[in-house]
Amino acid sequence: MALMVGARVLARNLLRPWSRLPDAVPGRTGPAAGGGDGVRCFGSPRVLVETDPAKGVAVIKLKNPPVNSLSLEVLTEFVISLEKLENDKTFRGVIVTSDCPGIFSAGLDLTEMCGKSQAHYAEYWRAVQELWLRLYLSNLVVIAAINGVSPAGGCLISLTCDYRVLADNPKYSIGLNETLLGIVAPSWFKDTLVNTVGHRTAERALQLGLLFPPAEALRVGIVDQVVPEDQVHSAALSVMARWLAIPDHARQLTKNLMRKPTADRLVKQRDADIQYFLQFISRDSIQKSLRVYLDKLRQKKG
Ligand SMILES: CC/C=C\CC/C=C/CC(=O)SCCNC(=O)CCNC(=O)[C@H](O)C(C)(C)COP(=O)(O)OP(=O)(O)OC[C@H]1O[C@@H](n2cnc3c(N)ncnc32)[C@H](O)[C@@H]1OP(=O)(O)O
Repeated sequence: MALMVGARVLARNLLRPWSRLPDAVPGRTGPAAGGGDGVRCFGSPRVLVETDPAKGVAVIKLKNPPVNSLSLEVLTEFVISLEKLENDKTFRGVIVTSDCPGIFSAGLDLTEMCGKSQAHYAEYWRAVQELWLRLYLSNLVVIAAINGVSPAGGCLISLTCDYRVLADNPKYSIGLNETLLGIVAPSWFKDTLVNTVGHRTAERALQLGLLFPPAEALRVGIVDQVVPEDQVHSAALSVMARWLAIPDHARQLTKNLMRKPTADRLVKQRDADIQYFLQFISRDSIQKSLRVYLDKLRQKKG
């Protein structure tokens, strides 16, 4: 059953033709990608894609309220949208951002990892791997416009990008906080962080589950730029222009040179990584930690 969900999402989206606003995403109009008339949109309800063919740039906006958790559907739709952009030679760059105010992404969807079947966990983990691989090795220039808090899986998405712009708001912390939940960031999450901030900073951040506020995030290099909140998108567009000034083939080969060894480590042992995840997540103690954490989040309001 669980295996069919991804396939259903895939089929529904592959059949969806490129289309123009407001038909594709009812209720959304205007030059959201900053390109005026040329802006075209496609995507799915949870992963909006606004494209500016004249500039060769697209914006992927995550829209899975309330917290942009990365459910199986979001992961699947994200991969499909990315693949469409990769396959269309019009596009050379993509900005990844959020449509949920104040939240870039709350990370992996904890409800997908709690109280579900082994088959579901396996399908979910494969989808997490797939998104990471696609983003990490994308031929496009990928820039994160981080306009909200970005823990764990949200941070991972940012780390796969070529450049990170974070909005300057003390609430918008970013980091791999898995240990705070009583779980462990997998080796490829760890590798992505080490490749960004270096071994010592990564070791300390991972063990303590640190979530860095903007100034600290910039200091340790987990983000590349911190800008006033209303300038995140324009700053990302400026950075994009600089990266797009480099010839694609040279930049892509260099990116591949830097990243492929890390990606290959996962590719070579994808099934083993899934088995490890299954064993880990199915432990009673881990399920209990996740339930306690989810309950705490839910009770916060009450
Ligand atoms: C071998 C490897 C094994 C395992 C590796 C597994 C790796 C996991 C990586 C991850 O990404 S785990 C997820 C880590 N995420 C977090 O720790 C973030 C948790 N969320 C928050 O801290 C807060 O929700 C927020 C700061 C993002 C937003 O705060 P606020 O605006 O106050 O919203 P609420 O806290 O009230 O949340 C609203 C609603 O959303 C639910 N929710 C929050 N986060 C998640 C999540 N990650 N997955 C699923 N659901 C989430 C929360 O429970 C609330 O639900 P209600 O039913 O009460 O509405």
